[in-house]
Amino acid sequence: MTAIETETFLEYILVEHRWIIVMVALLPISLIWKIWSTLRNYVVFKLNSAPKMHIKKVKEVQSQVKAWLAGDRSTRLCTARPGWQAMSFRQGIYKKTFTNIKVNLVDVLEVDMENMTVRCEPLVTMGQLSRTLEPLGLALAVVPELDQLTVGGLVMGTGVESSSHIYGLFQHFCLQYELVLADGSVVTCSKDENPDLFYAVPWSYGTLGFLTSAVIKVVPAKKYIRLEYRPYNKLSDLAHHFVEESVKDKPHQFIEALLFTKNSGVLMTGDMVDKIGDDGKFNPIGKWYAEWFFKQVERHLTNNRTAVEYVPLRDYYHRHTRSFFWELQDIIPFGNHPIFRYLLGWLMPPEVSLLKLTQPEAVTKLYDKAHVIQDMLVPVEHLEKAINVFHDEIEVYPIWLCPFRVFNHPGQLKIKTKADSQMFVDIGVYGVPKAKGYETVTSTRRIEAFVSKHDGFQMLYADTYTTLEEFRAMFDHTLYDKVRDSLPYCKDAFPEIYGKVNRSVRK
Ligand SMILES: Cc1cc2nc3c(=O)[nH]c(=O)nc-3n(C[C@H](O)[C@H](O)[C@H](O)COP(=O)(O)OP(=O)(O)OC[C@H]3O[C@@H](n4cnc5c(N)ncnc54)[C@H](O)[C@@H]3O)c2cc1C
Ligand SMILES: NC(=O)C1=CN([C@@H]2O[C@H](COP(=O)(O)OP(=O)(O)OC[C@H]3O[C@@H](n4cnc5c(N)ncnc54)[C@H](OP(=O)(O)O)[C@@H]3O)[C@@H](O)[C@H]2O)C=CC1
Ligand SMILES: CC(C)=CCC[C@@H](C)[C@H]1CC[C@H]2C3=C(CC[C@]12C)[C@@]1(C)CC[C@H](O)C[C@@H]1CC3
Repeated sequence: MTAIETETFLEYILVEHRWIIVMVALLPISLIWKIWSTLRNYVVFKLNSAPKMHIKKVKEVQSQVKAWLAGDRSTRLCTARPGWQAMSFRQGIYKKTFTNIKVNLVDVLEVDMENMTVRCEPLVTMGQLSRTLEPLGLALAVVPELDQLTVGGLVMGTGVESSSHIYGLFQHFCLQYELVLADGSVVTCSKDENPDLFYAVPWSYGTLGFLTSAVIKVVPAKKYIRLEYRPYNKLSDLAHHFVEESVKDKPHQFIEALLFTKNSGVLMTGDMVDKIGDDGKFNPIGKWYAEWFFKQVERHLTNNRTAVEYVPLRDYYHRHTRSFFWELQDIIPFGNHPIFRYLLGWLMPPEVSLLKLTQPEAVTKLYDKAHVIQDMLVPVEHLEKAINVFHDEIEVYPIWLCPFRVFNHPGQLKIKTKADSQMFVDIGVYGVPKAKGYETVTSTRRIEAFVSKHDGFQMLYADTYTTLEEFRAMFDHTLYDKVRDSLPYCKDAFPEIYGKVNRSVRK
């Protein structure tokens, strides 16, 4: 075999049989990583050192910013969290050229049972938080999937899940932020204190300052979710019931839908309950041997009748984590096979960060060419039209549908109504496009134009192909620009949002 033939062969194995690397190396390393981080969190809590250490850790962030301030300020600032650890497919190229500020704040600081809030440092993950809150009978108002999403990333970006039709996006139930600004000062902001900064932080992608803690609203939690599955075989029927359920006066606590073809899908509505009723069976969907959730949902479509199940609370919150929605089937095609699940299911899923770290160039190229990872947010009345456009342009199934409320707050998400909120739907498209004529840039740009024209938004963890002008038309920069103008050194320290999320600064 020549060197070229060996390289081609290796590339073929890495692309077509990535599961070999994942099983032999990534799953065992992921397990070690999980054990280490669980032990570390446990020790920190037992020593009760986290709250006391917070002020010292914030001072360390301040002193790094002040050191930059005292220098020639020829570079800009970003967090030192490596791109491969972040929960998006891409990595920021700017991490290599900007001054990296270490914001290693990983702890849950305080659970305030009286005011129903939790104060967290930015690297606290959703998995860690739901584990901490559950024994107290509490939960975040919205728990964004996946487990490894961080408070910092969700505050600076956004978070959405199946209770967002009631509570809104992650920013809507955050009550206070503590930030280190570009002049090295520490400020707190809330709707009453520094409100401009408070409303400009969400969707700012770390371009106003470094988040060091956030106070987040929690809600009472019960042990189970009573989950009702309703299959539909006509898009207009599904869309009609989806909208009806989302906007009604007393909605179910959780709503989502999965579309399996353009005309068929399952609408799921859920409510917290303390006891398992006799109208459905108990289904611990988070157990290592359980079938992947989206596959279970698909069965309700095949059965074609309404069904009820009782699901443990945390299993529900993290229902799409074990299969990364349906993305893991491309990496481990037999991952949902009963033999695999019973023997090795407990090792799943591999860490997203390790998958990113070990991703071969050939896989990146393949994903660039023929893989979509996008969440488009459109006013819910355009749902049916949007699905038709997505079908024509991309044709990827399943599609995730999640209703959410955007409150009429100042900031980057401006809604076109005088009412105090507007209902949107997140259309999540993850997979290999089957539409004829699909071409990554032109097809995505057409979808982006559709979303913008219909007063929608694009989630920025995904690839955006908009120009700066188009981006500024999608997101209202009025308050954001005002805040950047008013904060000392802010424009020297941080680029605009577009400067951190556009396709050319990510690889
Ligand atoms: C700051 C804080 C204050 C709390 N106050 C109370 C209280 O007043 N009364 C009460 O009854 N319970 C309180 N709890 C929750 C209670 O301690 C939980 O039952 C606890 O997390 C379970 O501990 P465990 O020994 O079973 O560990 P595990 O069950 O292994 O821990 C649960 C998980 O919680 C996370 N976790 C726990 N502590 C921390 C931490 N300090 N930093 C980061 N992650 C962490 C970790 O991810 C860990 O894996 C509090 C928890 C925290 C974090
Ligand atoms: N269910 C959901 O809602 C899902 C949401 N997502 C998206 O994933 C992203 C979150 O992923 P995650 O890995 O947690 O975050 P990332 O590390 O991807 O961070 C996202 C952005 O927030 C900035 N940021 C993070 N922490 C801080 C901080 N302490 N101070 C200042 N800026 C900060 C980062 O800045 P920098 O570049 O300087 O590091 C980056 O620009 C969000 O964009 C979210 O919308 C993804 C999947 C599901
Ligand atoms: C619910 C919302 C709003 C978004 C869900 C997005 C996820 C489906 C993606 C977020 C990060 C993505 C990554 C991958 C698949 C899709 C996501 C989980 C990979 C695992 C795909 C394979 C690559 O080699 C690594 C990717 C890491 C990020």
